[in-house]
This record gives sequence, C-alpha cells and structure tokens, in this order.
Amino acid sequence: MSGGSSPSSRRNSSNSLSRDLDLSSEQGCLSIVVLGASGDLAKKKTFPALYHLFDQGFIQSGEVHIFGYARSNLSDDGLRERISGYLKGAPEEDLSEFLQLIKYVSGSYDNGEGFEKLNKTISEYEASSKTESYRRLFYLALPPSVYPSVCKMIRTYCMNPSSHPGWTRVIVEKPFGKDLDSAEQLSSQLGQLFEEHQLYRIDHYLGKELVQNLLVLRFANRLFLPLWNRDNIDNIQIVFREDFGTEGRGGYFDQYGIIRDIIQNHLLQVFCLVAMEKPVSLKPEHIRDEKVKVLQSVNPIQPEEVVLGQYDGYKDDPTVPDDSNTPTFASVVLRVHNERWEGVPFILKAGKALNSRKAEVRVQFKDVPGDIFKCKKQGRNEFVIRLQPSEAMYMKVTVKKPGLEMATEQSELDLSYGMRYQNVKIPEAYERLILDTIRGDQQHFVRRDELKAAWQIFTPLLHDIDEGKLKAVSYQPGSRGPKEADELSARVGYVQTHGYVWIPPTLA
Ligand SMILES: NC(=O)C1=CN([C@@H]2O[C@H](COP(=O)(O)OP(=O)(O)OC[C@H]3O[C@@H](n4cnc5c(N)ncnc54)[C@H](OP(=O)(O)O)[C@@H]3O)[C@@H](O)[C@H]2O)C=CC1
Ligand SMILES: O=C1O[C@H](COP(=O)(O)O)[C@@H](O)[C@H](O)[C@H]1O
Repeated sequence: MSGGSSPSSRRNSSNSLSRDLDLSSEQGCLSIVVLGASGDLAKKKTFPALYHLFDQGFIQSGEVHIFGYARSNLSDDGLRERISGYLKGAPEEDLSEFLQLIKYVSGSYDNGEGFEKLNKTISEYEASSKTESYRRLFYLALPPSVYPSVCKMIRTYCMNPSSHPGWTRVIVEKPFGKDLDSAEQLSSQLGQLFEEHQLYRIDHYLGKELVQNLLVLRFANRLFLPLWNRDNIDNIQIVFREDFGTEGRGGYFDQYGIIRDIIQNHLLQVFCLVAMEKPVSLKPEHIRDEKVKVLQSVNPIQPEEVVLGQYDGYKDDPTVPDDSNTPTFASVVLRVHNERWEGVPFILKAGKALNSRKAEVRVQFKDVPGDIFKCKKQGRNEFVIRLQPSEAMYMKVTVKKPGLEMATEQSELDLSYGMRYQNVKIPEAYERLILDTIRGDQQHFVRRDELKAAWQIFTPLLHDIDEGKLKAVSYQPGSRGPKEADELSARVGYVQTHGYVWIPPTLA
C-alpha cells in the first residue's frame, strides 16, 4: 500500500505537497478527537482513515495527537487493542508509531467533568508542542441524539483557545434528523453553537473517487456538454444495491429505513452532481449554491412513482417490531422542473439483501431518430459510472459485429480503473474527507440549506410511509428486489438491454 517507501520519505513528499497547496494557514499542532471512540464507525472507518493519512504522511507524529472519547471504561491500551485489528496495510513499526499517538479519555456526553478532562489533556499536549497555532478537530462518531449536548460541551469546554491562532472544526455524521422539522431543529441547535464554516456534515459518498469525478467528467469534457440534457437523455438511474441485510443494525435501521439511510443523503448527493448546472467556479460555496438550486427544482414526489419493498426475514431480527412497515428497498422517481431536465425521470433506487453489491449512475440516451440499422433491439446508448465495486466508466455503444455480415451489436468503450490505473491506490472516502476537514475545504460536505432542501423533497413521502399510507411489498432476499420496481422503471421510460452484460475487465 505504501509502495515500499520509508515513512520518512513519504512524509517528506507530503510536505512538498503541502507547500504546493499553500497550506501554511492550516499548519500547527493538530488535535483530532474521536467522540464515540468505542463504537462501530470509529473502529471500522474513522481510525483506519486516520491511520492511512498517517501512513501517507498527511498527518505526522510531531504535529498530531489523537484522542478517543467515550463513556466506556477503557485505558489507552484498551482502545488501541480494540481498533488495531482494523488498521491494515502498513509496516508493523508504523502501526505502533500510530497507536502511540492515541490517548483515551472517558466521560459522559452531557456533563462538564469529562470535557474539562478532555480539554486539559488536549491543552497539555498543545503546550508541549511548542507551536503557535492550535487546531482542534472533533469527529462525532455518535448517535445523533447526543449531538446537541456534545456540541454544547465542546463549545463550553474544548474550543481552540483564543490566545492562539488556529481553529475548531466539528464533523457530524448522518442521519441529520428524521424529517424536515427535526433536521431544522438540529441545525438550529448546532447553529447556535458553531458557525457554518466550522461544521462539516459528512456524507461519505461525496468522498468516493468516482463521485468526485462527476464534475470533472461533466464540465471538463466537450463531448458531454451538448448531450447532457432532455434533448438527448431519456432517463437516469442512480442505484445502490447491497447483497446483505441489516445485519445487527436492525434496531437503528428500523427507525430510519432505506430512504433515510441511503436515498435522501447518498443518492441525492450523487443526483445533485449529475443534474446541477455548471458552478461559477470550484469554490465550495459556488458548487453548493448549484446543488441547492437543483434540489429546489425537484417536483413533489408522486406516490404512483414510488415502489417500496421489505425483504422476507427482515422482521426475524429481534430488534425489529413484528408489524414493521420499514422499507429495506425503495425506488423513487424524481422529476426536475427546469429547462435542462423537464420530462427526464431520475430513478433513485436502493435496496438491502439483493442479489449483488454495487452503486452506479446509468444515463440512458434516447433512441436514434431515423434508425437505418434497425438496431433498436440492440438497446440504447448508455453511459454508466460504476461507483463501486470495480470503479469504472463505460459507454454502451452499437457497433458493427465483426465479420462479413452487416450486423450490429452492443459493445462498450470502457475505462476501468483497475486496468487504467494499475498501481494507483484509490483512497477511502473517509480518508479524503477527514483530510479535507483538516485543510478547511467544505466542497464535499453538506451545507445547511442543502440539507433543508433535501428533506423538503422526501419529508411528505416519509410521513406517508410512517403513517402506513404507503406499504412495502415483500421480496426474496438475494433477488433483484420487487418486480414492481422494474415495472416502474419501464413505465417511466427505461429500456433494458437484454442479453448484454458488462464484465469488468481483469488483468490476465
Ligand atoms: N457504523 C456505520 O457503518 C455507520 C455509522 N454512521 C453514523 O455514525 C454515527 C456512529 O455510528 P456507530 O459507530 O455505528 O454507532 P454506535 O452505536 O456504535 O455508537 C457509537 C458510540 O456511541 C455511544 N453510544 C451508543 N448509543 C448511545 C446512546 N444512546 N447515548 C449515548 N451514547 C451512545 C457508545 O459509546 P459509549 O457507550 O462508550 O459512550 C458507542 O460506542 C451514527 O450517527 C451513525 O448513524 C454513518 C455511516 C455508517
Ligand atoms: O451510510 C451507510 O452506508 C453503507 C454503505 O456504504 P458503502 O460505502 O459501503 O456503499 C450502508 O451499508 C449503511 O446502511 C448506511 O448507513
């Protein structure tokens, strides 16, 4: 993973990168506090991401310290042991160097004692660092119910001291509320404590390589500019599929369901990048302005353009009520009321316990007018952006079937990352987003008004589901999901190409 280079050479190369990016204002002693350090996200995602940043030299021993905070009674070594099995890919000596950067502080989330202790521990470390600037990053790997009290404690006890330059930033995890009102309430509670530029609402899909590529693809390629509209595109699907169920997270999941867990956030963020207009520049505020605009142009969702499903066996989980109507699958059509997209359905589809694991954007073009090859049966042009796994972009095109006959068939122009970028390690989403936070770049984080616009789209539908006005149909685990979803896609215009399957190329 580190390509065999020594830790010191990696760190030197990162220093030169920092200079190139003119990050001088972002330097100084860095304290990263993971709140909820005893939890699932912390061990599976947050600490591994920090470890990879350390291994690549983006955070360094002399400059950073990491603090785990939670109620559990753990020692420094207890926390290190708990997470070390998840820290993979670097030489043994790097792992022990990284683990030594981590300290654990135990305390509750709603009284001052623990946070005073945390502040004291951070301050001791800062004082010993002999740097002027103190940077404090708080990562809330916690259930959202405790965000307001934790943020209040940070604000009261743990802010970067005003006697020193630097900053305090807070990363909060989704779900940001359960509907428009609760999200707005949470936003105003946090907004009373922190400025918007200090709050980083993380949506890890925005850290995925191919999601980050969407703007480049759309706005740096002449090829796509004239095609990306209602004149040429028939429909767009944004799809998330998982081949496992709720797996021990049934209690959490049942309160939220697939729309709140995946569609309202991850898929809607991808939708924004696919559908928005060109931003004035790459400045985070310009990009987020465009995202808000396209969200505000979405028409109310029509119940007849929604299919909900729940896999058989979901309710066997003892933490799920026997009468649960929570969808584990949903297909929802969004329609954008603007000049570019009027009449083009965006089908956002997500499901758990399906027959495959993948996430992709599928742009299906209209039929060729005056088709002299009679090749409708070969299917339409499609441009597919495979977000995961096997990151790729491919364009389904009709070609002459090689041979003596003038026959056509579907083939593809294929940019598979595994082939094209053989020695390049694609960074984990969390790794990239934590680095963005350290650098103060909010481009890939959700702004408050964006969140509000997202909840405005889904809240009426979610309330209908919560009140049982819309029912989830059952589907077999390991299947494609409810057949009604395929019927809905076909009804709004999607034409499936039968007999064509894209197989990710592999190295021989
Ligand atoms: N796990 C995942 O894969 C993902 C999680 N998220 C989000 O990240 C956040 C953290 O998730 P995750 O790590 O799975 O959560 P956990 O349930 O593992 O909770 C994290 C820690 O918070 C403390 N905690 C748990 N429940 C409560 C409670 N009711 N009141 C106060 N403290 C509590 C516990 O620490 P202690 O008791 O020691 O204080 C626990 O170790 C959530 O907002 C989640 O939605 C987002 C994407 C994926
Ligand atoms: O946020 C979540 O995302 C994961 C899927 O993330 P991915 O990066 O593996 O695609 C999902 O399993 C989980 O339910 C959801 O909370």
